[in-house]
Amino acid sequence: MTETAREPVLIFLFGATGDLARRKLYSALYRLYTRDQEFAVIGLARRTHTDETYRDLINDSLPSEVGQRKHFLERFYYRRLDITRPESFASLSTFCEELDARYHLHGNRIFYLSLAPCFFAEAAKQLKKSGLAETKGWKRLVIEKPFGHNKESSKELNDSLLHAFNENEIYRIDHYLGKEMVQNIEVLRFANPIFEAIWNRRYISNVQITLSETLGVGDRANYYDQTGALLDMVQNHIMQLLTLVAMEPPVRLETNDVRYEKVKVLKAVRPMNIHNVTEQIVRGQYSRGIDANRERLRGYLDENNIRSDSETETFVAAQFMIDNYRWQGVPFYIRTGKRMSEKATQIVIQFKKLPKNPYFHNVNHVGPNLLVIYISPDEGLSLKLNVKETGETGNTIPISMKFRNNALAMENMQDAYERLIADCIKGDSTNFTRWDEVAYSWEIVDSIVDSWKKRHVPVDYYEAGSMGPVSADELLEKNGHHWWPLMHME
Ligand SMILES: NC(=O)C1=CN([C@@H]2O[C@H](COP(=O)(O)OP(=O)(O)OC[C@H]3O[C@@H](n4cnc5c(N)ncnc54)[C@H](OP(=O)(O)O)[C@@H]3O)[C@@H](O)[C@H]2O)C=CC1
Ligand SMILES: O=C1O[C@H](COP(=O)(O)O)[C@@H](O)[C@H](O)[C@H]1O
Repeated sequence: MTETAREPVLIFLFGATGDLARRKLYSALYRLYTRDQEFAVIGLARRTHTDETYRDLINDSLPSEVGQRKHFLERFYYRRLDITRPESFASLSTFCEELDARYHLHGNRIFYLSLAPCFFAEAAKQLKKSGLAETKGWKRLVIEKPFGHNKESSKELNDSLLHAFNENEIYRIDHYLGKEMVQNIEVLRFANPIFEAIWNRRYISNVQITLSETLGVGDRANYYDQTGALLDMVQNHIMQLLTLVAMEPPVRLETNDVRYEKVKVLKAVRPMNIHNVTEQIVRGQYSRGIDANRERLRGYLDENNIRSDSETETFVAAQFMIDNYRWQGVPFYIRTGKRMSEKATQIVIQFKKLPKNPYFHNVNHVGPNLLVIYISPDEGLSLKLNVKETGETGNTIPISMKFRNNALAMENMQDAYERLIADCIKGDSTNFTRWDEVAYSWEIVDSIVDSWKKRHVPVDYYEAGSMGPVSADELLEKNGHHWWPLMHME
């Protein structure tokens, strides 16, 4: 990962009026602008906008405290474009050359596809056909998730992208890889000899990865009901977190060395089959419930635009096993869901217990050491240890050693999308997923989907505002484990 300069660039933002652009991308671009990144943006979508009304839309999506808006907004231009109408691409050539010259962008281009996945292949095809992907500078394609809906479709998509872009020009974005504490996992593991030595089956009992959300499907019902939690969160974000926790140290911190190690983990994840799928995976769907403020919450089937007989899972809990020397016998438990009691992303590494030691008076109080990686909303680490209670009780008490990332200078904090767009501008694709990572993680997920279909696995209901169905607890209890309650830095 060599640090290279961030050159000026023209960004073609497909899906400029969409939810992701408004909620995440404009504020990420604003922060890049405040860090002296030179760019201009052509926003593209079907609905009618002038440059002015488009800038109003961007302005409305920026947080209220943002200053210096005028000069920032002036870099944004809007053009109507319908992916299904190739002629709309042709008219962009002259305009982008004009912007190249006006802002001295050297022909560098990023094509950011913030579009429904059904348009990815066609967009890439039209970029090539129209000549927009031919440029005197560099070109990069940022492609949102989901990348296909199974291995076969993802391969077809990948093949079609490769007609217009080389693998090293394709940036498959997974915004979790841009999160500060996700990027910290490698450093924590490989820069600390104490962890390096014990990060294996001899000392680790189990790993628990939780990505819980309080939101329901919101206005993404059409997408979500066809997708479900397994494809929406497990195939990408959770598999990426699992690989970072489990991978071997890369030989160098070069892009392909890191990706190579991640692929090895994915290859070693034991696939599911009709025999183990019900033992190792739980699918859930939220029913009515109440939130933390005792407000009533709708069930999934009562949500707008959801089929009343939908069997789509809004929750998944699973036990993955990694068949390599380091991790043999260590369960990696994962869970993710909508409408859970709390929004949190955290990883708990539970270390093995000591053998019984009569030397301690109160041996029952000796809990396992836990390393907690807080990814969001808290950012930090805690290490739970056992110490002697002050005084003469002879008791052992748990304490927590903490590092809180949020406490560091806020002006240095970057958001995931900002960090990843900056990486893309620098040409650093380490924190984007390579094609073989995507393919292997689809293999794992395909094995689950196929087994669910063959066994007709129904959803287990959980109350909205809870931490998932009872079956998710039973999944761990079978192994003598339990989910650690979500922890907080306070
Ligand atoms: N929203 C989120 O939180 C996240 C989204 N993503 C991914 O980001 C991508 C975008 O998602 P999101 O913003 O939510 O989707 P939206 O449906 O909100 O936005 C889609 C955008 O595409 C445009 N569009 C639709 N049809 C066409 C067409 N035929 N030609 C050109 N433009 C078109 C729409 O504008 P118009 O109607 O004017 O054409 C709109 O700007 C998806 O791949 C999604 O999976 C990933 C992570 C999180
Ligand atoms: O990719 C997605 O992620 C979000 C959750 O992201 P986070 O950064 O807020 O944790 C999820 O809501 C969405 O369904 C999914 O598509």
